[in-house]
Amino acid sequence: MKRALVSVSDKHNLDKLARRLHDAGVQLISTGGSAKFIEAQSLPVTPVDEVTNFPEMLDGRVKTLHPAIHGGILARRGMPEHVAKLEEHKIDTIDVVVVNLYPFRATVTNPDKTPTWEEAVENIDIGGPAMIRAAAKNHDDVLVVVDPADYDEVCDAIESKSVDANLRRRLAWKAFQHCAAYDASVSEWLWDNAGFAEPNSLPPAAVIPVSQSVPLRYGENPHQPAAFYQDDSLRENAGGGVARAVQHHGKEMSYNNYLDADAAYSCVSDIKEDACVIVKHTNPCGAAVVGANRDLLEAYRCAVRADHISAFGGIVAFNTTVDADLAREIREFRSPEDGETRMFYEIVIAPSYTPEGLEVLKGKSKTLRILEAPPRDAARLSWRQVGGGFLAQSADDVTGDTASFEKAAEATATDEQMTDLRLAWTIVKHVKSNAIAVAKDGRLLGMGSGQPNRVNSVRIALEKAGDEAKGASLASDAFFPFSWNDSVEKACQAGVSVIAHPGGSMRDSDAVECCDKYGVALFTTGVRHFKH
Ligand SMILES: NC(=O)c1ncn([C@@H]2O[C@H](COP(=O)(O)O)[C@@H](O)[C@H]2O)c1NC=O
Repeated sequence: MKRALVSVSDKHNLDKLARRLHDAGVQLISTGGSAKFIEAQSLPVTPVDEVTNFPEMLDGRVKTLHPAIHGGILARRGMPEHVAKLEEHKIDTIDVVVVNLYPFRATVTNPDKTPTWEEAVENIDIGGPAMIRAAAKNHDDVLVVVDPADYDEVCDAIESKSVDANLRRRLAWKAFQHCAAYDASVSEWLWDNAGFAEPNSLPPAAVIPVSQSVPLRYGENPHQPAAFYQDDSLRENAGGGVARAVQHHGKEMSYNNYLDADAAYSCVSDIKEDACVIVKHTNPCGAAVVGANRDLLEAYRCAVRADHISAFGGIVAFNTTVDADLAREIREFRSPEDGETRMFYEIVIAPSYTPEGLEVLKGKSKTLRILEAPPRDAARLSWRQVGGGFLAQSADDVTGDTASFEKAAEATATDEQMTDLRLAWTIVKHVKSNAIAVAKDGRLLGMGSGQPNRVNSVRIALEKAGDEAKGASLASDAFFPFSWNDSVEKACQAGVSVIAHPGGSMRDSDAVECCDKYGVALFTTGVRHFKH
């Protein structure tokens, strides 16, 4: 290892790297800012323009784009013709390339300053990727280092003269990954900002950079290897949710924990009032909001009581701060089943905890995962994998508070019943289809999820609601294909006072007539909430 070219925007740990390379007898060549930094460590460094015999120009757009650099990187040392060509043009080989790129992503996602178009464009690195790609291609002869986290390992290998093919190829892989993620950000930014694409239109092609942030013990089942990958696209930068959660306590997160925590947090984030939602296997089985006669402690209790059997082992989510009183309640609350067994949960997730609240909650059990997550941003593109491809759609951003409810039958609903209907509508959006949610007094009474026929979902939801269904509001994620002696009539017979569905069935009029017969208020939203 004779010569190293160092050109880095992120100067983190550059002092240590430069010193170790120098001490190992490696000559340092460097671009403007990096050279200055190395010089300031009192280390010898050759400016790149002395190698190229050409000044850096065009405001840094051309610094290293020169045959003296790229020839030195790309020449194959084992090929006599390549070696002869270098000699003919008096070019020296470059054996180590240490480059990281202009901070394009940080520039365009800076929350404090939106860059001008020119500022963003000037942060698109050209010379850096060219060198990274050249060095990565010629990895048999050149070490390419793009991540300061690799400096120590690379220096160790150089010092002990143990640079092997494995290290070279691993670094080359990382280098191309680095460039690919970088280009993905640039193209995403152009699509969103260049003005040629319709707002919210779907791009005809996409590259989504992801990085493994958590290795998981296994996937849905123990025989499936798995990992959690964080979405590094620009749109996700401020997206919040479980990927950005801090885990304060408890056992490591599992694959299913991520799915369930995301489901619970998405649902509770959609509720306007302070609320608690409990999820089991991605479906909300309990929910309640804070109201005139109910504080957050009571909302939590109501959410458990909605279906305490399902809540046991579930995920408890809040859209507001968990304080010490609430934490104590979560820690001590006994199962309504026997009044003795303390409720057990996999996860508690909330946007914040008071310091005391966090300490109290930690005392619940060693295993309880306590997550603090920034609120979930619903206005995203969602992707889903199917065999051979991905389905993309804009996220379902309609909730009970934004949907409009058109009166479709004679009976009217009270303000309270309409509030409950809105809550049921928000919750039903998060329940697997066919989905039915029944709510009263600001709490979920029962839900039916994932049944291949709607009437069974209605039956299950009403069964859970029991006698309390009387006067309740019921939401259906999609229209009722049948009403008489079917979903609508069963709801009416159970005493439900208000029903909402999207409408659009051939037999919508049956639903109206049925509700009129029982004096039940019926509303259509024109919006459907299938969740498959
Ligand atoms: N134009 C070039 O020839 C060129 N060569 C290297 N760079 C970049 O310049 C940056 C380092 O600059 P400096 O050493 O001046 O701080 C690195 O991020 C590197 O990727 C270049 N800049 C951008 O394209």
